Amino acid sequence: MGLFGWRRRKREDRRPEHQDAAGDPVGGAASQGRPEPLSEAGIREALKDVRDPEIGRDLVSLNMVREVRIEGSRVTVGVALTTGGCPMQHRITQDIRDRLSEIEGVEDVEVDFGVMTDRERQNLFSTVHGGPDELAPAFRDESRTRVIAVVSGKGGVGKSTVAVNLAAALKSAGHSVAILDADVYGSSVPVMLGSRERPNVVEGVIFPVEARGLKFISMGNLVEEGQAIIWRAPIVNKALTQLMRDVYWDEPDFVVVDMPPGTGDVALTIAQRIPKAEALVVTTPQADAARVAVKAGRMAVQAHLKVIGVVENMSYATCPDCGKELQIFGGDGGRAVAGALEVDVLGRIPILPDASGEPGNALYPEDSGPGRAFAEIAHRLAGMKARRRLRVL
Ligand SMILES: Nc1ncnc2c1ncn2[C@@H]1O[C@H](COP(=O)(O)OP(=O)(O)OP(=O)(O)O)[C@@H](O)[C@H]1O
Repeated sequence: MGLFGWRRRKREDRRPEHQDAAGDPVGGAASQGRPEPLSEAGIREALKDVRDPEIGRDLVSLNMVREVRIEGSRVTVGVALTTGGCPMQHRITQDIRDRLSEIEGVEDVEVDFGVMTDRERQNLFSTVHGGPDELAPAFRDESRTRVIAVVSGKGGVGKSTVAVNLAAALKSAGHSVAILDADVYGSSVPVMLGSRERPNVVEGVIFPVEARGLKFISMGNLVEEGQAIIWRAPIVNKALTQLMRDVYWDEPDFVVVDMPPGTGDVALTIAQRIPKAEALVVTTPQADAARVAVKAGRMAVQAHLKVIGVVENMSYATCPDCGKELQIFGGDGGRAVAGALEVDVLGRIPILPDASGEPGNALYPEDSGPGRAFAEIAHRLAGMKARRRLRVL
């Protein structure tokens, strides 16, 4: 019996029906301009285009493709999953079907699932994730991933709104992105993206949840809904350290971190653990918000993070009749903060309530005022040189 319960057929039996014993097409199909016969090597090559949705790498290099069987125009692929109840089975099946049906001669695709042994699973995760005491690969200095910590002084200025919309804009611009919601006490990313799904945890590795095309992890996905988090600082730091170490992000182009407001412990923990992180400061136009945003920016500098710019949120509303900017909140907070921190204002986001118009979706449409502003910020940010620096001890 094969790994997945089917009888392993002899090599000759696995030949496509239209091949002879030498493997040549029966009747000289190739010489008559007919399609090349299907081959196991060809199918495996095509399967290199199919990725495990959680790990983000192809099924072949992860050693998940265990059998390829060809019977005429019918192809059966045996896939070893990391866990029996893997929630990604449906998507993997669909992706395999979509890819293989592009091959001439394939009419029917079957996917048989099996499960890796404990040893295979451990090997897989130590290969993709590194040792247990390390930071997740994306956060290490040598990784190409840029970590953008979105900070604000005051709560309620739209820091989380900026974090998720910036991530979405970076994704639309073709970058791979993930979000770490480090706002432990007031996590709002799951609400903004409309998913409190529990993450899949395998061998101690936590796989981010995906919603609206964005991968993210948040305390909101790890604790019961409505449960208030009343943790003392050491516990919070422990939880955060776990999120920085045990979540499997792969190595996306960007990880956007939604930081808690203010200048507290969490920000210091992130700064110490991920010295390559770059801080993006969010403020509103009002003077009091700007004053504390400067404090948050200075704290980031003190913690040796590089401040890359300022986003002024809720800058203005657009008059529906004349299209002019209405300075509802007055002030010039963005420019004041940027001046104090000696960086640029990377963008000004207009006021537009009801981001998408649907509950559980705080992403602004790309053709809205905020959507365009976020696209511009993403463009400017992606054009900046990635930070490479040594850890300050
Ligand atoms: N540009 C905008 N136009 C209109 N409403 C906005 C805008 N930006 C944010 N909001 C709204 O303001 C409120 C606060 O936003 P958000 O939760 O992003 O702020 P925050 O700074 O992350 O808050 P907290 O400190 O609670 O984490 C939300 O209801 C959000 O929908």
